[in-house]
Amino acid sequence: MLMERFVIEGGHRLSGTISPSGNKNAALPLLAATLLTSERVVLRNLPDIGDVRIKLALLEQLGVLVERLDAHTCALTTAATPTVDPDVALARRIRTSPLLAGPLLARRGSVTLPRPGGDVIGRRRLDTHFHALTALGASVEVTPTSYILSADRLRGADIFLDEMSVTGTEQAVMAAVLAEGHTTIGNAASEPHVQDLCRCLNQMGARINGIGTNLLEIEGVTHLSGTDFSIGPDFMEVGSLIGLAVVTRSELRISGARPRDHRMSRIAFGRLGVTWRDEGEDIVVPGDQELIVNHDLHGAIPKIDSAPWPGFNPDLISTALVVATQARGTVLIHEKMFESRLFFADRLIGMGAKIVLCDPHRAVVVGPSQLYGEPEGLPSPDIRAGMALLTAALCAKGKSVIYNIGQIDRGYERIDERLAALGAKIERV
Ligand SMILES: CC(=O)N[C@H]1[C@@H](OP(=O)(O)OP(=O)(O)OC[C@H]2O[C@@H](n3ccc(=O)[nH]c3=O)[C@H](O)[C@@H]2O)O[C@H](CO)[C@@H](O)[C@@H]1O
Ligand SMILES: C=C(OP(=O)(O)O)C(=O)O
Repeated sequence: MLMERFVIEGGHRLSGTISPSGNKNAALPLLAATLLTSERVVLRNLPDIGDVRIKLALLEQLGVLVERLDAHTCALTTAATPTVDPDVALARRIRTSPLLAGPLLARRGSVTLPRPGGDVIGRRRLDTHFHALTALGASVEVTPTSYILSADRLRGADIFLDEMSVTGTEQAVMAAVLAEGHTTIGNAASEPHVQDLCRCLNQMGARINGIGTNLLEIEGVTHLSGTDFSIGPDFMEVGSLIGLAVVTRSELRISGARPRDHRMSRIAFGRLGVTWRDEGEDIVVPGDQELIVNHDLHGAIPKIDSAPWPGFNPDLISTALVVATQARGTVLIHEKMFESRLFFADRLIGMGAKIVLCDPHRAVVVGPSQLYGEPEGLPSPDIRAGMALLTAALCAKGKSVIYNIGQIDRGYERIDERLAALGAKIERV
């Protein structure tokens, strides 16, 4: 079967208004959280993307009644306790399948899960998840291909995570809300998606304090109810769109972008001379920005580096790398968290960018460079690098082909149609 590709004619400006989808990384744990109650949970603003479809299929296979109320709203009811384990083939396709562990342990006391999939962007440890579950009373057997978990009952505990893992924190929270007694989660991640999960759980009757901080206090309850929850905008998509606007010199309004989520992105992109203005809940990126790298004091080379929230999100590093190719000056891009995320720099170098990939974590970019299209084809290695290559292709002179676009579709909803509506020359073939 011939896989779909994007064919892009670069060098055209875009204009208009675009709304970000709901946050993928909130939707995926929230779908798992619906297993924590036998009542009906309505999730709104669900992005209609590959990963969400796989997660919904996994839930249906577990016996969850999934009602699709509209393209972005689902009602989920897990009336009876699931009797089967998650399907291995489906669970292997996404990063967040291990998040079924906490809820299934709470609900049925045991679960076996395969090693998950997700982006291949470096080693993706799950140790934090299992340290937390063990602290709450679960026993975990790790085999070369699976995790076998069981717990007679979960008991609250004082947990200090070994790193601020996003999904590790979500796992600990979902296991703790129904555990007996009090749980403290120190060194917790606090990204907007972690906050959304906690807020939704509180709407369901959980008692989580410290949302948005690195110290979560949870008082276990015996029962969670149904609820109706709307997922927040995807700040990673908003960051990608900001990058896309500036490198195509386009004025774009990103509506409902929730500017308060972009304070660190403003600092990081600001080092490349990027600006935007906030208008209520919208972000307006002006056209024709002159991108000049802002030196550190004494003319030192500035850096853009990733860190757990509220640091600069690693999912935006790929976009920052492309934007840096268009800014006058020298900058260091330092992806501190994942070790394979910068390898797509080779493709940008092939398109004309001046980048020295110093090691798997660091790239020095000297800009600006005229980028040229790559008609022979650019493979999309992961969600964000795929979107970054698409961004580079829209900025470049001439035609580019991007293949393996299932990666992009995993995280960005109908991105071709939505960008074409803004004037981008992009076709799915
Ligand atoms: C489904 C989902 O939500 N996926 C996101 C989630 O993945 P995920 O939850 O898998 O990522 P983690 O937060 O566990 O860790 C990401 C990487 O950063 C490293 N690390 C993490 C914390 C820390 O304090 N120091 C450190 O170096 C880890 O070792 C790992 O290599 O969070 C990542 C980090 O924001 C994002 O890129 C992913 O898009
Ligand atoms: C790494 C990402 O996704 P996942 O964790 O689902 O692989 C991402 O969203 O950039």
